[in-house]
Amino acid sequence: MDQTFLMIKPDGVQRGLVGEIVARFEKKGLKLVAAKFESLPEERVMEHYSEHKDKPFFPGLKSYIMSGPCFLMVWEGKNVVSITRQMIGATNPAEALPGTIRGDFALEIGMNVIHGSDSDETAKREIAIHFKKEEITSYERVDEKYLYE
Ligand SMILES: Nc1ncnc2c1ncn2[C@@H]1O[C@@H]2COP(=O)(O)O[C@H]2[C@H]1O
Repeated sequence: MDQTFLMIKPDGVQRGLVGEIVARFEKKGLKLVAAKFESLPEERVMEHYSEHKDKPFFPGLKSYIMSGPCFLMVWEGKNVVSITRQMIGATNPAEALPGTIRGDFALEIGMNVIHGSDSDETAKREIAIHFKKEEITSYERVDEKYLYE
């Protein structure tokens, strides 16, 4: 089954949004298969955001991500990457539609509450950066027979 990496950033944690955000994905029918609450070490932030390391906003992004604990998750479900990206909304909250997480809970690009992998390939890479294989569970949700045809 498809998997993705989602991370509630320090602003989402500090603003008490973890439960609300997790509830949205759970109610959609997606399955939480790993989760941990963690202050990210610098080397992991560098690895995760390596494609942005030369961008002008990188120093600000790095200090924001390291400013407090994050809530890291692996979610599973059919088409989970595209579904969660739609539910999260545009990277810039000013462009995110109402009903999306960033559209409902954020104002500025530098404080956009949550990260979600943008492709299956990125998801595999990001899951491997943040989780050991044994931290990811495998189980059936009882409602799966009413979620999948
Ligand atoms: N122009 C920008 N200014 C500040 N932060 C940015 C900018 N563009 C992207 N980002 C941040 O870089 C992150 C890269 O992926 P995320 O989905 O985690 O969310 C993005 C934003 O938090």
